Amino acid sequence: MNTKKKEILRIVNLGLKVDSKTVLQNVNLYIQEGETFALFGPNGSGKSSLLSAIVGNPVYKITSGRIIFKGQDITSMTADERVKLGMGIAFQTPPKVSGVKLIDVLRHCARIGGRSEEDIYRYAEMLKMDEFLERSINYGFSGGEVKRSELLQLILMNRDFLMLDEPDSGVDLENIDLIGKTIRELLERDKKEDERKKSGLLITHTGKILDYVDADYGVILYKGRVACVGNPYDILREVSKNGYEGCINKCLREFPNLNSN
Ligand SMILES: Nc1ncnc2c1ncn2[C@@H]1O[C@H](COP(=O)(O)OP(=O)(O)OP(=O)(O)O)[C@@H](O)[C@H]1O
Repeated sequence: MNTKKKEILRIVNLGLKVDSKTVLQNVNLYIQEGETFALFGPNGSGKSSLLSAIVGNPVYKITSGRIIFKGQDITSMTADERVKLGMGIAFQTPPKVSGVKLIDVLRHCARIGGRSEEDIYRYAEMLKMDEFLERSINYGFSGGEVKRSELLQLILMNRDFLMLDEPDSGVDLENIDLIGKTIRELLERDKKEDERKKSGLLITHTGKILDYVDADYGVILYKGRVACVGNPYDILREVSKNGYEGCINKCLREFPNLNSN
């Protein structure tokens, strides 16, 4: 039996600028089919910028390196082309658009994902968003409602590489259960390891989402660089105890060649 996993995402020596500010330097990341990564790091360390670069937001200018997705160099591709290849993203703070109803955006997502009108209503009910369908997207939505709306769009898009930017922030205790279990299912975490086809990259500060989604690896971004890769639960514990620098120093003692390419 061939047990070799397929490569999903390979980021090689990525450098990134926004305006004239360098936000990422020499970032390397390798994700295989079925794997879920948790991305940690202090505020402003470049986590959301990395996700924006992967999905092809043109505001973020790639200054060096390459992004390979499912074996194809996507560094110069548009966001639409990348989504067609199979990636999807739930943003931390998506735009509010007056006059564009949530249902219209969901129909667009469902077309991308080959989902039916019936699916839209079924998943909207599941995520308790059925009463929001006729409202302008994100307009006056609470923090938790924005998260459920983003997740609903992601489900309907039916992609196989999912990026979620802080899906657990600002979510109350009841809704974190709903969101956590939904993401767990989306990333097929209940399937056997070698049967999982979905891969993920989740940004989290508190690690709350990791009570539901048993990520395979944790990565710390620090000052725009990958500073530590390891067990996500060990990283969380170490950061809580000794802060980011303490955790990174420990990681470097254990893996002194982490940043040599
Ligand atoms: N569109 C933008 N315009 C100007 N500066 C930006 C933009 N996006 C990101 N930055 C800057 O890039 C740096 C990294 O920001 P980013 O949002 O990626 O950090 P983060 O690690 O996701 O932070 P947080 O945990 O606070 O969400 C910050 O200094 C931020 O101010």
